[in-house]
Amino acid sequence: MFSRVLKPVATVAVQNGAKNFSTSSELKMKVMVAGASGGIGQPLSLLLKQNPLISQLALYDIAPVTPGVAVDLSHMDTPAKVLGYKGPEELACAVADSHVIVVPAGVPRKPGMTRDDLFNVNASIVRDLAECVAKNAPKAIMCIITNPVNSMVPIASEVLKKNGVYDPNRVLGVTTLDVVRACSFIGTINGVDPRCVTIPVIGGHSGVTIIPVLSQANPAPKLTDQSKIEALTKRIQEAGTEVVKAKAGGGSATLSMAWAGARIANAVLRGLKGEENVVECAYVKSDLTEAKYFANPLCFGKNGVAKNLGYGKLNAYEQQLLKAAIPELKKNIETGEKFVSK
Ligand SMILES: NC(=O)c1ccc[n+]([C@@H]2O[C@H](COP(=O)([O-])OP(=O)(O)OC[C@H]3O[C@@H](n4cnc5c(N)ncnc54)[C@H](O)[C@@H]3O)[C@@H](O)[C@H]2O)c1
Ligand SMILES: O=C(O)C[C@H](O)C(=O)O
Repeated sequence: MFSRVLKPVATVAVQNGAKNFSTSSELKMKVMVAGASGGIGQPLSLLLKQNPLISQLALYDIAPVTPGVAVDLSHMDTPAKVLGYKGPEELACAVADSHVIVVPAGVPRKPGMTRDDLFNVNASIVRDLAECVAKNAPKAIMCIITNPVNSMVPIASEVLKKNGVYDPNRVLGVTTLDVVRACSFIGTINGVDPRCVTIPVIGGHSGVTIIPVLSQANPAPKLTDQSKIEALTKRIQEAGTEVVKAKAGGGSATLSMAWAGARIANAVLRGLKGEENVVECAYVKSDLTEAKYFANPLCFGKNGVAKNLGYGKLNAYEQQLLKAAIPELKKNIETGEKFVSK
């Protein structure tokens, strides 16, 4: 059910309404990475440069090394054309005509910090990027990696709303790493290739808001008792902190996040291209629960999210997890919305 990175390219042409989109039989897609010189940005760009669906890769960052990162990647013998853009004066050109904008711009955690501790620095970064997207690529699909994701998606959404260009099907919070981790851990437990594992991870992207729906995992994890299910759930919820601790002050997950970012970008691109039944989890505007934004499986299409697939049946333990997640999600969402309205 879940899509994988670098699945064969569909050849259906699409016209999705943004200016300067190709009308030829082969849609040429531009992907922009905001924060391209960072710990996530560089390996993510390396993976995207290998994606045959991408004809142009725009690398944007405030870091001086950015033009160099672009030159370096441009020497790879794959078709995507790579261009580097450095600093706010070049942001509009980087953004213009993008089909997909992936955002890992912002500061990561250090040991002892929560994702919410990043809010003060990262909120204005995401707000300013969304402002530029609203003006220069209003039809682009934004995939927001920057933490805290639960609050950053409402910020970008409110900015797009203020500019009169908000489409809830085009703003995603990237929760793919939670799915990737769940598949990896279940693969190890069951002694199977993790690429064969599917599982929805729903809710949001921090602590108790991360809800791996283990009862819907395929194959089911080979765990004998409830305490082991609960321990696996905790491990998935706290996997980001596991990496932050292991890196001991050197940042948070970057390589696995780049892998996960390339996977969600590929799903979005395949949908834009006209491929059907492309499913991934992401955090989007939602009316499934009391929280205004919620992550669960989505089907991607020519205009971003084509269908919200809901979260199916939860067992009693998972319902308890959902109950604990909702107040935290609501609080995170309100924090994001207030930041834009003040
Ligand atoms: N959603 C997830 O699952 C997930 C996973 C891992 C990390 N993250 C988050 O991703 C973010 C980036 O993490 P990282 O490890 O790559 O950090 P990093 O510090 O290595 O890289 C961040 C990059 O953003 C750039 N940047 C800062 N301000 C910018 C701006 N205004 N415009 C453009 N670029 C800007 C920096 O110059 C830097 O190159 C963090 O907020 C982190 O918490 C999210
Ligand atoms: O844990 C973090 O701060 C980074 C990211 O959200 C993760 O889950 O790895």
